[in-house]
Amino acid sequence: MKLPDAQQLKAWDAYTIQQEPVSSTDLMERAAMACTGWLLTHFNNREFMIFCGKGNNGGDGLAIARLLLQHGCAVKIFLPQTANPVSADHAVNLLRLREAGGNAVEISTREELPHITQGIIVIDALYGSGMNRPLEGIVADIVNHLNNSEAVVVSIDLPSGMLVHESSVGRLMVKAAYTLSFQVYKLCFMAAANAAFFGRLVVLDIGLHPLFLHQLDTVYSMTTKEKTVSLLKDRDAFSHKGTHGHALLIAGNKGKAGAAILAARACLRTGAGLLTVDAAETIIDILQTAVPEAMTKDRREKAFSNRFSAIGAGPGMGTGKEETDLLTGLLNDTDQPLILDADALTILSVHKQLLEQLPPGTILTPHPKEFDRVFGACSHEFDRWNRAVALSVRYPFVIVLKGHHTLIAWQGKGMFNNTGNAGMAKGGSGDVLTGMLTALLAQGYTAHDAAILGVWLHGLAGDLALMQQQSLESLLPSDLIDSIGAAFNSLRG
Ligand SMILES: NC(=O)C1=CN([C@@H]2O[C@H](COP(=O)(O)OP(=O)(O)OC[C@H]3O[C@@H](n4cnc5c(N)ncnc54)[C@H](OP(=O)(O)O)[C@@H]3O)[C@@H](O)[C@H]2O)[C@@H](O)CC1
Ligand SMILES: Nc1ncnc2c1ncn2[C@@H]1O[C@H](COP(=O)(O)OP(=O)(O)O)[C@@H](O)[C@H]1O
Ligand SMILES: [K+]
Repeated sequence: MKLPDAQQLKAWDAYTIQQEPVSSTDLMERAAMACTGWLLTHFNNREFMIFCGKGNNGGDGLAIARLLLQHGCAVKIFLPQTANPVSADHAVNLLRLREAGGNAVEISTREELPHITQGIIVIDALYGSGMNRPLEGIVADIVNHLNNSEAVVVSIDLPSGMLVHESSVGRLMVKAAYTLSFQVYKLCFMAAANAAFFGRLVVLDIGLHPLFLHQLDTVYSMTTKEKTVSLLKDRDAFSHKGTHGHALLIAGNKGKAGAAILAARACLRTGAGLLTVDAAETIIDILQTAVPEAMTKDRREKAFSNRFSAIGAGPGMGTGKEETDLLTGLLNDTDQPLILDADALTILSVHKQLLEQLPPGTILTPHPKEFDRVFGACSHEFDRWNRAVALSVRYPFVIVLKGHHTLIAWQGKGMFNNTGNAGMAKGGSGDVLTGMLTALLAQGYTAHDAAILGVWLHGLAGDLALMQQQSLESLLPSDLIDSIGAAFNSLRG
């Protein structure tokens, strides 16, 4: 699913109006009906206060106010007096509201701000995707007033003050409990820094023309289940272990045997035919006991063969001289599909010249701190995403920037993942991902396909483990591994 920016959203609106065809007022009515339906389902018999700006977001608010009144709800409507002009559809809906018996109160000073009692549902229809400068004056006063109240705030399309496609860090914006956004996800909803402001996100279908999105070129998109299913390969009934690749994991050191075990088990559960783990001598026995299906190689044996179909390096590997030499040697000698995670990324951050040696299609799986260590400090998430996408043009590798919505950057495009949950915020979840990605590469998936599919399956395994028996608190990375099978089955099912 593509993530359009503010201009593209406006163009989509115009395209729908022209191609469907539908009048802009009717399109606004559709949006308002979708919001009203949601509000009536979730907050029936409650009192509403609606704050409407002068643009089309305010127009939505006025239409919602009329529809709620027609359903017999108690609704108070407020119009902050600002210098910007009234949009045509705002004007139409103000008239319709008045004809329906609604009374909109103009407010221009702080003294006129209404008292917000507990239990009231506040609807924020001040600004949406047309917001183009910091909030000030009476609108800023309203937003502060709402944020200081205990009311449940529902924002229409976007929390007022939030930018669609840029960082809103440091800006004044509405703190919503719910955001009812139209048609598609937007980039701002991928940002952790915005999460406390948009609250629970609901995307409502308002029937914008699908062809526009189909033809649109966007830098950012979101992975869908359909996309992921289309990547999944069948497992040949006549296959044997050699058919599914021989994976090598360079993982585990003293005190970090667990990282190697998690990665190894995840790798095998994701379908690799054979697995060898290169580990520090001190943990070899532990590994052999914990993962009997895997073969091991003592790290002191320097020689590497080219028999591996894919190599994943980093989980609990260590960052000493031995590991640095090993990684440097590997990059000199191999052009096998490669994944670098954790300690391998730390080594990369110290020896940045190695970046130039990564074979095309290498997958890097940094979390934000690791990303900044390798590629320089970023001031906010949008900066980091844009940098990851720019780097994916400069270098032939795939960057898997981990987070709630993990970003997969490849050849100038960024795709956000949409599975996974906060139960996965626990040491070891990333090791599981590395094992899974290594297995997919070993089975012949391209780096980009492996990243999309692996990250989706990893998050889905987390979601399924939650549904089966775990909670956000109790979920363990090992539970992810136990649910990999269910995740594959759910994709195929
Ligand atoms: N497909 C769709 O997208 C659909 C969209 N729909 C709805 O339309 C909304 C977008 O409407 P919109 O373009 O009228 O923009 P909106 O956010 O209401 O306000 C912009 C106005 O405010 C002004 N202004 C801006 N910033 C300001 C500030 N800080 N402080 C003060 N003023 C400020 C700016 O004025 P100017 O820059 O000219 O001074 C402009 O007049 C969208 O979010 C959704 O709710 C649905 O109805 C149907 C389908
Ligand atoms: N709140 C969350 N929502 C979804 N996924 C998450 C969340 N927190 C962590 N994850 C996932 O868990 C993994 C954590 O990776 P990482 O930080 O490298 O952990 P570790 O190095 O301890 O194994 C990533 O794949 C990340 O996307
Ligand atoms: K809004």
